[in-house]
Amino acid sequence: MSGAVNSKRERMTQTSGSDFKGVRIRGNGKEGIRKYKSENVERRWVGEGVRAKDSIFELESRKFDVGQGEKSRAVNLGRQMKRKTDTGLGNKIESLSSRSDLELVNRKPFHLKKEYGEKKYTVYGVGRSRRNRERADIVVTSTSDGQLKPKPRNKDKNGELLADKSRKRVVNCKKVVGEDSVGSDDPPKKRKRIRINPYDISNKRIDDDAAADDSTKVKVVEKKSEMSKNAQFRAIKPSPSILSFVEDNLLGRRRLIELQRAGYNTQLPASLDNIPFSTSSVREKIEENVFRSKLEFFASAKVSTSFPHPQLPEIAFAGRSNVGKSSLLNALTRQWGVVWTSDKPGFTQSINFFKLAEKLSLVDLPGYGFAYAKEEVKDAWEELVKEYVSTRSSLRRVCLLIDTKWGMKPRDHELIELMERSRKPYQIVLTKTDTISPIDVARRAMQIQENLKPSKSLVEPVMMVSSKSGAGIRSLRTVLTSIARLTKF
Ligand SMILES: Nc1nc2c(ncn2[C@@H]2O[C@H](COP(=O)(O)OP(=O)(O)OP(=O)(O)O)[C@@H](O)[C@H]2O)c(=O)[nH]1
Ligand SMILES: [Mg+2]
Repeated sequence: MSGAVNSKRERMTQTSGSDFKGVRIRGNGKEGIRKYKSENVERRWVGEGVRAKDSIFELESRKFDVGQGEKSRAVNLGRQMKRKTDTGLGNKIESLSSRSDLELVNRKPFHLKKEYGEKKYTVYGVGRSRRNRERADIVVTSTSDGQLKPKPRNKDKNGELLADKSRKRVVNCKKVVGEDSVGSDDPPKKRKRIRINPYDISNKRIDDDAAADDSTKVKVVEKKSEMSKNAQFRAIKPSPSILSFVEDNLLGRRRLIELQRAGYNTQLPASLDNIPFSTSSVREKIEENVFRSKLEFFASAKVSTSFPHPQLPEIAFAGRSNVGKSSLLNALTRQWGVVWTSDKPGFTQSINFFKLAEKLSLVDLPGYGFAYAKEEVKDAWEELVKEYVSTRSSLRRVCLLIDTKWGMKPRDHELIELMERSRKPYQIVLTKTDTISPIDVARRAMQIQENLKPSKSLVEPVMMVSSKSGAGIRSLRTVLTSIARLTKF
């Protein structure tokens, strides 16, 4: 009907529906008719490079011989998508579906499953589509009355056409045959799909807003706000004091070679927490005594009634789940493994009390926010933390840990409000600084410093650490040691 269509492999000729003697197919796809001179038949073909997934092809009457070569014919059927699909004995193809455009990769990809009762032949194979390989299954179901009973999957029970998923893909393909040459009822719509890069402002079309439905609008708005947040973050100019702190402590993601050049032994855990080229005696002189004491677990509480009697000044480590609270306790004391850690959020599920000699108590709190636990359990942890923070008399400081990469979240602000109300001194500690660039670490610290209004309870400055690399740990240790020294019991 409409002229010839050239593909890489074959020349396909479209013929009118009435003339066509072969299998008639209606569906989406880069389709055409192949002429086979040797057999003097025309075969419908769905071209390569088109995913015919979810497409349903209705077949008009087509007889085929069952008997010898049945299997190979079925294989052939799968391989060529809709070539010789027939066998005989009154069998008719009821439906044929495929999950891919089947450029077969295996030599013997098909198995014919024959269910005698139903006279159903199922052909399985491995096809290769442009995007991925997937199973192709082609079902040839025989009908006894010889009448074609197409059951298009894209119609619902009432015969209403459902949205055709495959259409999009077909439209997306460059070589779409314009018209349905074999008398299709609904010719494939020609729609040009324009891809818009959301991050490229110049790519925005004027009519985008008008065309977009509500849901897309919401998405666009979300993306915009996300973008603007990012842009806002990039625009932050850290103060010189923050920048020099970041540089002096080698905070942020660093290359090993850089650390080695600076004299650190990168073989050691938390290598930046070791003084370059130091001997243990030098280290002992520099380091704060209290954190060299043995870290001992002495109590755990799941309810407020099990809190131990307050004896030592306490420093609590609070923050969202997985922010690195437990790891920080280990890093501060350099006693790896005393406090258990896990990469699974919600690992610490009770308030754990540790003491450093008889000088200081470090308290590992359960996290809040996302965790692998039931909602009611998480709520209970949060209540417990709030109760501890607001009522504990021996609590001298709460280190509020914030993941440097993600910044502060609403739950963090909730806890801050609580600490403000209960007049508990708290200090912000940025964790996992090794995961982002030094400049972003500085920006995050600046952002938090600007956003938090100075108050009586907030202890400045914002600390920055990495339990993994050891960066900033020494500074935090020094800050916290003063609590032990100043506290009188
Ligand atoms: N890259 C990096 N990973 C860290 C750092 N600190 C902790 N982690 C990892 O983060 C994960 C969580 O650490 P935890 O110390 O268990 O975190 P938590 O805040 O105690 O978590 P919950 O007990 O679930 O509330 C672990 O896989 C740690 O190895 C850090 O400074 N840098
Ligand atoms: Mg923990």
